[in-house]
Order: sequence, then C-alpha cells, then structure tokens
Amino acid sequence: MDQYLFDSTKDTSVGDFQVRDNLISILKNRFSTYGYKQVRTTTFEFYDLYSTMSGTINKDEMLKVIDSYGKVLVLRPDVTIPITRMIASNKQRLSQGSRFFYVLDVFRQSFEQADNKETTQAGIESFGESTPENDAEVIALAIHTLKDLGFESFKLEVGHAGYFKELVNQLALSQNELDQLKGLIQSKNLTEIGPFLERLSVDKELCDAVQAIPLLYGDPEDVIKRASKIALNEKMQQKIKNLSDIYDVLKAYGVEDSVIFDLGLINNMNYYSGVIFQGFVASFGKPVLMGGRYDHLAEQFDTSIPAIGFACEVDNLLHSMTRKNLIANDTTSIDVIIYYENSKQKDALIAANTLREAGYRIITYTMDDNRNIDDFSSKCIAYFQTEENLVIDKKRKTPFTNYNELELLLQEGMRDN
Ligand SMILES: N[C@@H](Cc1c[nH]c[nH+]1)C(=O)O
Repeated sequence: MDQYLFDSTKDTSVGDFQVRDNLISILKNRFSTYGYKQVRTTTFEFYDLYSTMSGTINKDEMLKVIDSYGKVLVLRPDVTIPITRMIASNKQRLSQGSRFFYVLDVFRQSFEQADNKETTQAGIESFGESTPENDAEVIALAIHTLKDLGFESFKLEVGHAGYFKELVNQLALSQNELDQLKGLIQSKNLTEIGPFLERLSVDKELCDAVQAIPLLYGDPEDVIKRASKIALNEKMQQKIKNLSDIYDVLKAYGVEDSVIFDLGLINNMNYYSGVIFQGFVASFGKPVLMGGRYDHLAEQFDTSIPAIGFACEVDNLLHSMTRKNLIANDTTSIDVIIYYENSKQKDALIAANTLREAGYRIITYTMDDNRNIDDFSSKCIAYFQTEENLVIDKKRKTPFTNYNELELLLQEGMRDN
C-alpha cells in the first residue's frame, strides 16, 4: 500500500492551519476594503472549454479526470478564466457589482514542478473598466496587501504584455521559436539572445530592440525614457504612454517606492493584453503575486468585457513569511479550561456555555480526568470545586462564586494582558 501514499508533508496541521487562516483573513479584509465581494467557481471544469480556447493555458499542465459518463473534466487550472466565463455568460451580473475576490485551490502540473500540483490562490478580478486609474488602483491594492502582511522590502515589478507582443509580431516566429525567445528573455539570458536571433537572420534594428528588452528594468521613469527610444512603431509608443499614465496615478497613491518597471516581464498566462505585474519579497526567488490586464479574454466567450486582476500564491506567501519571522506565534487558542468536581457539574457546564455564548473558547473536563494541563496552553484554568471555585492564570489565583464573577475576572485578565 505504501507506494500509493501521497506526500503527507503537504497536509496541513492544526497550528499551520491557524496561521494560514489568519493570513487568508488579512487578504480577504483588504480585498473587501476596495469593494470586492467573494465568489467561488466549481472545482471540476469541462476539458472542452480549455481545449477549444486559444492562448490560455498549456493543456499538458492541466490535471484531467473522467466522470462516470466518460466525459473528460479538468480540475480548476485557473480562476481568471472561469470567473470571466461566469460574467460573460450573464452580463447582467455586472450591474450587481464588477469586483470579485476568491480564495480557491488551483491545479496545474508544470514540467519543472511536477510534485507541486495544488496551490491556493487568493485573488481579485475587476471587470468593466479599462483606464490607467483602474490599473493603478489594482496595483495599489496589490501593494497594500503585501504591506498588510508585514513585508518591508518587497517590489512589484510592472511590465506590459503588449510591448513585447508588438515587437515579436515583426519577427514572424514559429510557436516553438517564440517559446524559446520568451524563455531567454524571462531568464535575462543576454549571451544567448544575440546568437539565437542571428540564426533566424533577423534584421539589425529589430535584433537590437529585442536584445535591449531584458535591460529595460529598474527605475520607472528611466525605463520609460529608454523604452520609448527603442520603440519601433506607434503601437509600441502607446504601450509606453500607457505605463507612464499608470505610473502617474501610482505616484498619487504614494506607492511608487514599491514599484519597478521590467519590460522583459512575461507572465505565464497567455491572456494578458496590457499592464502585467509580479510581486517579489526579499530572499524568496518565486513571485508571491502575479496579475495583469486581460481585455480580450471575454471574447473567447463571445462578448467584450475589459478586465484586470491578480492572484496571491498563498503557499509562497506563507513560506516567505515564515522565513522572515512575520508569523505571530500565538498558539494559545483556548481561553479557559474548566475542571469540575461532580457535585459542581451543572454550575461548571452552565458557566462553560454562557462563556461560549460570549465568545470565549472553552474546554471542560471532570476533575479526575488526569491529563497534563501543561499540554494545553490555555490563557487560564478554572476549577469548580465543592469547597471553593478558583481561577488560575499566569499571574494569580483568584476565588470566585459564580460564572458572572468568573466572566468579570476573565475580562480583567484580558485587559491586563
Ligand atoms: N490567473 C493568473 C493571475 C491573475 C488573476 N487575475 C489576473 N491574473 C495566474 O494564475 O497566474
């Protein structure tokens, strides 16, 4: 049987679950403050939906399942696509709001990370508007979210899907060549790009422009100037103007210190059409957040709805927060453990329930339940005994007569802490 066991290190223990849940609450709260409402899409999707769509997700990366009628399904490989489909199939929904957030598992198996099939994404999608103000607001929200989590040195790298697309459109590459070039640019492999283009006999001006792309990285105003110089046509100039307009609004938000521009940024999803971005935190090599504008995705569902969004990789955030000691180490999740003698059972259980109604977290045991109380890191322990009731916390031992008194003592104790 052993060979069928999955990697149990990927299960989530109680302590880890609390930490993860706290992190997700922080994200959800921040998304709500920008007017986003939570939605969910189904875990199983029809494979046909993805196999007939152009330019979305690599079909080999999707995890397939066969249902009892023999239909091929896939486990949700992305959230942006099904949410867009949901909105496109009922545009009236947009009148009830156009901002959605989610916390959902996503299933993909890439060649490089074969053992990492399941990740949790917490993301937002904003539909119906395509302006630099909308772009900047979404980027500002991404920055606000990373700040909430306590990261001090993080950067949002911002690029433009259209700038690179316009440039490579002039190269007439096969899909395979395009993928290779993307890989070289993504890894900023300057030594290989030149020889690669030479083999394709690309003309000098184009070759110089492509080779410059990985270097278009750094201070936004500087990158805008340099990118504008090498832009080969009006369309490329428009993309630069778009980035410059977005940057002006980001300055108005006061978040420019967290932004760098990278025109060599290529996000994995093929549906991006405008600004794209990725969030990086210090000493963690993978992005913790990625997103961008995808104004043409809804056309795959026979309608037109501009949109932009991003998703945080919850597990990457957790890893990087643990490394940076940003996780609050409060494992005390129980407020009171109540021990009672049989003669005081009724008093003790009524007290327990009254306190639970008031929101306290309570566990009860009979007095002869001789477990080691040190194992439970509760904030205090209350004894209901025939002789005298006692509540003990780290600082003192105090007698009490009934649960009203106990509750008052707890409130005082909470205030002191
Ligand atoms: N769905 C994208 C992230 C995203 C959300 N909205 C726009 N982009 C991804 O998984 O990479």
